[in-house]
Amino acid sequence: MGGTVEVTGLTKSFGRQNIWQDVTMTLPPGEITALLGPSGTGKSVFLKSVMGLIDPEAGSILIDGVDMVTAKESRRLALRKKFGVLFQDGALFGSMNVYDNVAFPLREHTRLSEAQIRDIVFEKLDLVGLLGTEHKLPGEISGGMKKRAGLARAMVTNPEIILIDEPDSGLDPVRTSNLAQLLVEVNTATDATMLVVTHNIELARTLPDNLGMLYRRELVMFGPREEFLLTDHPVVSQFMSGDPMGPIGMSEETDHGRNDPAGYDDYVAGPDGGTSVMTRHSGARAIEVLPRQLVPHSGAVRAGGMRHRERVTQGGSHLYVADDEDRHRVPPVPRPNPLTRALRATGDLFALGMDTVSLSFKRPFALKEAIEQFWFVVSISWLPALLVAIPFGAVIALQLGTLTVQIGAQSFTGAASVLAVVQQAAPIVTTLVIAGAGGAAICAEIGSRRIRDEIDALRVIGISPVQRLVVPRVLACMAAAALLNGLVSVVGVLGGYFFNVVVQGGTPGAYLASFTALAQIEDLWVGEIKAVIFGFLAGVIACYRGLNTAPGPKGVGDAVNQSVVITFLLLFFVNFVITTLYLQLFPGKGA
Ligand SMILES: Nc1ncnc2c1ncn2[C@@H]1O[C@H](COP(=O)(O)OP(=O)(O)OP(=O)(O)O)[C@@H](O)[C@H]1O
Repeated sequence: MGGTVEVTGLTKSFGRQNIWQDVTMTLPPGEITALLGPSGTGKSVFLKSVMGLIDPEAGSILIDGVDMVTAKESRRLALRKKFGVLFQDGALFGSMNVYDNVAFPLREHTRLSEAQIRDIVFEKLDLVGLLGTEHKLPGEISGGMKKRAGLARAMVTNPEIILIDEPDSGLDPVRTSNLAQLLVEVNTATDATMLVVTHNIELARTLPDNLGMLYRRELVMFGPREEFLLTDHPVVSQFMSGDPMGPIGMSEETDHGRNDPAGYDDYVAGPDGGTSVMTRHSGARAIEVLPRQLVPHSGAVRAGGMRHRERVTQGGSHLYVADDEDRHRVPPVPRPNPLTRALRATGDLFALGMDTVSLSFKRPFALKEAIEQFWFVVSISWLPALLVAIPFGAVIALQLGTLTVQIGAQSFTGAASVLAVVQQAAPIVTTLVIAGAGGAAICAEIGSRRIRDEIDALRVIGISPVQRLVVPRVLACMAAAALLNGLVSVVGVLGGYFFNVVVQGGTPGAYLASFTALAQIEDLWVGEIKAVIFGFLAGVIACYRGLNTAPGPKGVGDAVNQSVVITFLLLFFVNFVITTLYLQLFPGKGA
C-alpha cells in the first residue's frame, strides 16, 4: 500500500503574499486525490511543500509519520526517495537524452545492471508512448512528450507516493484521456498514493477518489468524490462546470473584490460538515449525477478504489467544508529590511561554502562532472586571461621601471615587477576572468536549471544539488584558477622582462639577479594560494546565485550580474586581508 501523507495546519507566504493558510488534509494511502483550484491559488506551491522543496511558516507534513517540515535536509533527501514527481514542465535534465533521464533514478538508487535498467526504462517509455524517442534530448521533443517522459521518470522506481502537477498541460484531449487511463493503471499496479494537481474538469470528474479545492488562500472543500462532485457549493460547482458566472473571477485579486453574485459568503456547511444542509445555491450548474470513474482496462481490481468505497460506505470519510474564510486570516509577514536580507544572504552564502567543503570529502564523488567543468572553465578563460596578462605585466614593468630609475634603484626592477605580477596581478587577473567568464556561465546554467525545476527534480530524486552540482563546479574553478594563475604569472613575468630589457634598456642579468636577491619561495606560493581561494569564492558565489535565481529569464540575468559584481567586490577585500596577513607572517627579505 502507498505511503501516507498527512498535512495539518499548513500556511505559506512569499514575503507579504499569503498563498494559503491552515490547510489540513490527509491523502488516503493508495488512493488517487486531485487538488483543484483557479490559477495562482498555490497548487504547485502546495505540491512542492509536500516534497519539502518549499518551507511553510506553520503546520506539519507527515510522510509515513516523519515531519517533512522539521526534518533535516539529509532526512528529507531520504524521505523523497519514496516520491515520484511529475513537474509542470517535465523538469527533464537538459543535458541527458530521454533514456538517460528515465534511467537516472535507477542508476542513482539501485544496484541493477545496465541490462535490467534498460528493460525497465523501455517498459516505462512504452507505457507513456515514447518508444523511439529515447535518444532525443529534451530540447528536441514537444512539451507533451517532455511531460510523458517526466511521467516515465516519476514512475521508474515504483514510488509509494506519486505527485503530479497538471498532467494534461501541453497534451491534446485524446492524449489527456490516455494519460488519465495510464494513471489508473499505474495506481492499480503499484497501489501508490497519488496526488494530482489539475485544472482539467474531465480529469477531475473521472480520475480521483478524493478531491480538494483551493480558493482564496484556503482549502474550501476536501473529501470523497461521491460527495465533492455532487456539492452545490458556489465555488466548487462553478469550477466544475466551467461557468463564467459565480464567485471565481479572472484573477485572485479580482476574486477578492468581486461582488459575490453567487452568495459564497453566505454559504455555510451544516454542523456535521456535510452537504445535506447547505443553504444557498450558487447559480452555477451543479453536477446532479455522479460521473463514472475510470477503471483499469486490465480488469484488475484497484485496491485503493476498493478501500475508498469501503471507507465511504462505512461512514469513515466525510466532506470537509471551510466554514468561514476569514476566521484564520494570517497577518502579512513583514518584509525584512535590506540589512536583514543582506545578513541572511551572507549567512546562506557562508553555509553553502561550508557545505561545499564538507561534501567535497563525501562519496559519491562527481569526478567526471568536475573534470568536464574544469575543462569548460579553462577553455573559456585561458585566452582572455593571457590577453589581459601581457599588457598587465608590461604596464607593471613600465611603471616600476620608471619609478626605480627615478629613485636610482633600477637594478631592482626585476624583483619588483615579478613580485607585483606573481603576488598581486596574476591571482586577481585570473580570478576576475574566471568569475567573469566561467562563473557567469556556471551561474546562468544553474539558474536556468532552477527555473526549469531541474534542481527540484534532483532533490526529489534524493540527490543533493550541492554535492552533485556545486562541489564539482567549485573544485573546477579552484583547479582552473591554480592552473591559469601559473600561466598568467609566467606570461606576466615574460612580458615584464621584455619591456624592461628591450624597451627600457635594463639588463637581463640584473632583472633576474634582483629577483633572487629580494624574493623568497613563499612569495611564489602566496600567489598560487590566493588564486585557489579566489577560485573557491568565485565558484561558490556563482553557484549560490544560480541556486537562488528568481523565476524567469530576467531572474537568471540578474543572478549572473550579481554573481560577477559580488565576486569582484569580495575578491579585492579578501586580497587585502590575505596580503596583510602574509606580510605580517612573512616579512620580505631584509625587512
Ligand atoms: N518561489 C516563489 N517566490 C515567490 N512567489 C512564488 C514562488 N512560487 C510561486 N509563487 C507565487 O505563488 C502563487 C501561487 O503559485 P502556484 O504556481 O502555486 O499557482 P498554481 O495554483 O499552481 O497556478 P497555475 O494553476 O496557474 O499553475 C503565485 O502568485 C506565484 O507567483
